[in-house]
Amino acid sequence: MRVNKLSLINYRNYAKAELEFNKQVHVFIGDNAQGKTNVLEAIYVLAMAKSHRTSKDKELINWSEEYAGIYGEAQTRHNKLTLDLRISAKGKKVKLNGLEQRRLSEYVGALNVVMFAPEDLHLVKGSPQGRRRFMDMELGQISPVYLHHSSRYQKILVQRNSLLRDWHRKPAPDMLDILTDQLIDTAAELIKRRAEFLKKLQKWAESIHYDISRGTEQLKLTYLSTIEVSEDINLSNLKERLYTVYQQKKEKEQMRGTTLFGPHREDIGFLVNEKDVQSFGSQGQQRTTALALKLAEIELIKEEVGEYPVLLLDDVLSELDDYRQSHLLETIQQKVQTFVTTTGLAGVHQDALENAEVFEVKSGHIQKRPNT
Ligand SMILES: Nc1ncnc2c1ncn2[C@@H]1O[C@H](COP(=O)(O)OP(=O)(O)OP(=O)(O)O)[C@@H](O)[C@H]1O
Repeated sequence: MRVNKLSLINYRNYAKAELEFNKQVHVFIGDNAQGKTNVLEAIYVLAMAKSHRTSKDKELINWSEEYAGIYGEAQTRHNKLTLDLRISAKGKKVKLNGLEQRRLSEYVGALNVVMFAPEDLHLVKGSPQGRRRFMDMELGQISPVYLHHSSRYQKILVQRNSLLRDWHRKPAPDMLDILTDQLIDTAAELIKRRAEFLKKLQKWAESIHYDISRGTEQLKLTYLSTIEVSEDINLSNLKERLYTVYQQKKEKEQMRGTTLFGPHREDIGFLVNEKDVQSFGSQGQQRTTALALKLAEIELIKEEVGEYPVLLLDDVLSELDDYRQSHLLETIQQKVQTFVTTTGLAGVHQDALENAEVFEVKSGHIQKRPNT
């Protein structure tokens, strides 16, 4: 997959930008706060209809304007795609090949991207919320069904939480039973898909981590669920187990006034050589794990959709040592269209720049560097 053209209107600090991409690697270079991440974010938003760094779409609109637009032309192995996204105070509108899509689940997934940003280096040690977001975003782009269940789960959760919040004043046991049943149905779908996703990701991540650690470390990913998720993941077993949990913990939830169990509280566990990396891993091991996860994600998307996604590397190259950079570059060589941001070329592996197109970014203006 590749992005051939990108146009921005009123996007963050860009009044207008029109870019064409002709190479495999594109480097955006500039000082801090000039708009480098904003371009990568725009490509991410174009693909995912969501930013990787804010949940408030309004922030993407230039401060002095009423709306923002991102337009892109992409090429998959079968088709040419046009993607068009507009954000205003009224919300978001998306068009795929000129046709407006009423559901985001029909839009997301047409263009696949993987973003690797500095905050991903904290994926292992950071909050469980970050790891749930990682699963949700990645699964969302390879499975429209997951996206559907995920938004349904959120809606039911909001209703259930509001019921529990008012429990002392206004208990409603029948309504709670109805919402619990609905929650269980979608929760089981999410748990099943997340556990399967991690199993597949594990296959890639384990061998990549093994290579990066020069054969000394074995990485294992586990889905830390509210309930036991056995080897063969069966939907009706999951529902039964969830039912038991909600029955047993009913009073606790009523007392606390919120939903205490379910996919919104679950997590990923990382073991290296059987030891928990979150608690015992060195910073280097956590970096290797984060890199292995991202590279595994690229391979998993290839396996699921049949071609490599577009890779967005936001200021991470200089965060990785030479050996880890080489590993990353080996993976992307010739096969993954890559967009990189950096404040300077020092610390960036020479191989990354070979055959790369370099763009200079200054105060919301982008200029292609001649002879690249
Ligand atoms: N909605 C917005 N409207 C106008 N300008 C914005 C908006 N949001 C962010 N900016 C501006 O965008 C700039 C930040 O851009 P960006 O995050 O892309 O920086 P960067 O070039 O990647 O820098 P760094 O190397 O520090 O990460 C800042 O000057 C900020 O004021």
